[in-house]
Amino acid sequence: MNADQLKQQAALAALAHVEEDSILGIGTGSTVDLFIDAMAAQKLRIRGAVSSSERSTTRLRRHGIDVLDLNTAGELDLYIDGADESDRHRRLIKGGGGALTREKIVAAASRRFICIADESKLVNVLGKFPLPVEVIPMARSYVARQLVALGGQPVYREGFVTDNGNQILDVHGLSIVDPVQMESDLNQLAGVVTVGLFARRPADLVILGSPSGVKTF
Ligand SMILES: O=C[C@H](O)[C@H](O)[C@H](O)COP(=O)(O)O
Repeated sequence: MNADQLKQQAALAALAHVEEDSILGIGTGSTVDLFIDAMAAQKLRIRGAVSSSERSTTRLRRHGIDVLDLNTAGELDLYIDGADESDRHRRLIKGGGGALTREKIVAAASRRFICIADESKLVNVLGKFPLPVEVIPMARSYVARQLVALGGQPVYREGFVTDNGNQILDVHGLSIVDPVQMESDLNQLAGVVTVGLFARRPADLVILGSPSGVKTF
């Protein structure tokens, strides 16, 4: 099975958790794209979705799914999103597609967070995937120096601008043994908008597609 088939497997398994007439939070990425398409194909009736990116908004609308403003939607029933890495405690690295800030907001505003991915995303220690950090543009070099002092090697994601008009530093070389502490520490740096670590609010359930079937934890 190829990676897309494994992602598809996880996306389909997540559909079973969607309740009729609920309001969903929708993440971003290739796995979420498959989830949106599967939800539309199965004609699941939901009240609407709060989207974490322009990319997902376009896809939801193309399927005729109502995209709601988080300010009026209130607390969301369920958030579905992919990840770049997950450890066994369901702590995640996200932001490979640059949507981390809105993803973190929508995850925080949701009662339940289900992460869908293929099994290659499961790691023992987070940090092999470069950690995305969204920064206010004028703070980029300052934040980069602080990240070096903390032992990372930040790389500017050149030519990329987030949906919020900010920039991304991808931090290589981190072995994130205490993700909760690192998320707090990096959040404190002036100029950091969002750190792509989802450890203080981990997923409630991770669904992984694998050649031997779906794995959940
Ligand atoms: O900013 C992007 C998101 O955090 C994605 O959830 C993450 O990059 C995983 O994407 P994919 O499902 O394409 O592997």
